[in-house]
Amino acid sequence: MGFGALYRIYAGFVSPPPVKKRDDAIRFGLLGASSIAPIALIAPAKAHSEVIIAAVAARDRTRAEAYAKKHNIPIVHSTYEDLLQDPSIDAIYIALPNNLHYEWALRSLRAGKHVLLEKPSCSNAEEARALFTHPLLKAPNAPILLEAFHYRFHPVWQTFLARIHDPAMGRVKNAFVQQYLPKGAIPDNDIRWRFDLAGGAMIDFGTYTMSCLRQIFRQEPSEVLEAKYRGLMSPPAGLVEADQVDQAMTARYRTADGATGSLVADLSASGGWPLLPSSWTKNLPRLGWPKCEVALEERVVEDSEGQTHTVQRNVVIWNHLLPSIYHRVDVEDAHVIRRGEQVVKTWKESKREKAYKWPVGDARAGIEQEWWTSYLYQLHEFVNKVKGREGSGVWVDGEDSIKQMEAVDETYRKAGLKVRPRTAFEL
Ligand SMILES: NC(=O)C1=CN([C@@H]2O[C@H](COP(=O)(O)OP(=O)(O)OC[C@H]3O[C@@H](n4cnc5c(N)ncnc54)[C@H](OP(=O)(O)O)[C@@H]3O)[C@@H](O)[C@H]2O)C=CC1
Ligand SMILES: O=C1OC[C@@H](O)[C@H](O)[C@H]1O
Repeated sequence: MGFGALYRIYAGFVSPPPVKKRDDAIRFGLLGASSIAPIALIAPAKAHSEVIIAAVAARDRTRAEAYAKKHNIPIVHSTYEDLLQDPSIDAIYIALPNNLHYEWALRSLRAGKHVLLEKPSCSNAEEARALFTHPLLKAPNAPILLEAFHYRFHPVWQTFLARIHDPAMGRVKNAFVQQYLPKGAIPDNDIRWRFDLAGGAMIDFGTYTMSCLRQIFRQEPSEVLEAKYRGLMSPPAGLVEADQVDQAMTARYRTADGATGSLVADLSASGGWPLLPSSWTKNLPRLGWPKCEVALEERVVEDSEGQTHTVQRNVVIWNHLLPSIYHRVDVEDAHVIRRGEQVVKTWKESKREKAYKWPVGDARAGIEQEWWTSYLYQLHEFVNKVKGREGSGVWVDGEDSIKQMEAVDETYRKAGLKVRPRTAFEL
């Protein structure tokens, strides 16, 4: 990793250059003193002239006060509901355990606040349907609700999609998405290991892999061909339905038009070290970039005078999850010229692409910088939507979020695990 990456980490995550705030900036309140908010919203907000992190509420006021002091948040509320009733707050960031997303998103919308809702949007598809089709979202001047699939907003993800959905190329034939967190990264008492909090690898980390596959396919997987999970090795005593919690999930899918795809999402990965025997490394934490690999169908590009020219494209994106640190898109086009059945000539064209910003001349290019994190790109689009501006066109709509949860639920069913339970809250 070079100096460029170090600078992008520093400017994007550690100390974004502060900007002067506008008078009409959107004032955010945070529900919960969560671990992810500093990365996903507090740091990006520093660099956005139209966002102010104005308030936080935690279950324990002392904890909220300490968090507010650390992150320079001016207002502290003693309860989540108090924060929602604060008229000075325009938008709510929900980074609560997954089982609370549905309830607090609805409560926030009822209070007239815009909502940036962490992924997964809900515990299951039933909740997602009830949330994203709720009358509160259909009223005139309804608040904005966004499931925070931040990686989709980064230019490199859009570049990757453009390479695989290139009209000059064949359709998607096969895709593979992998994401590993090294063993030991998630503590034993984490919300991700709690079935009652809608935890588990598939609904947490796996929701990204599923979202990637769905965008690669540009359609829903019509069938889960196989889903296998690895359960918790030694669940801490007292965990409710610990046998329903997946530490890792691998699954295979097929679409209606015959494309296939698979995913691996592992929250506690070990082994798999290159060059060393697996017996040496099987208990060591596994490191590895998140990546998506896509193979397109071979396509005839020219057919004349008894000769056919075909091209078959493979594309890999490295590190779709935290692309501002480092990423790469590898595109390889394999060309073949045939006369009848006979191969006359073959060659390959390869390129490696980066897209920390929108390309020069692209209508989406503007004030963005190379160090912008996917979270900052996402925040810009959220603000654009709230302010009624066109923006980059990247968005995650409610129908998408519902379909996403349906695919997660189906994967759990196929694996023989319970769909995460619906909460009792109604509105
Ligand atoms: N976009 C991204 O990159 C990431 C998204 N996430 C998502 O964000 C959400 C929060 O994750 P993360 O920040 O890692 O989690 P944390 O455990 O750090 O934060 C969760 C917050 O939820 C509150 N909470 C309310 N009820 C409970 C409860 N019963 N048990 C535990 N906490 C409770 C706590 O707030 P209080 O302060 O009030 O006690 C806590 O601060 C998850 O939905 C996760 O999927 C997580 C990591 C990365
Ligand atoms: O980005 C992420 O990385 C780690 C996961 O457990 C987390 O929930 C996810 O959002």
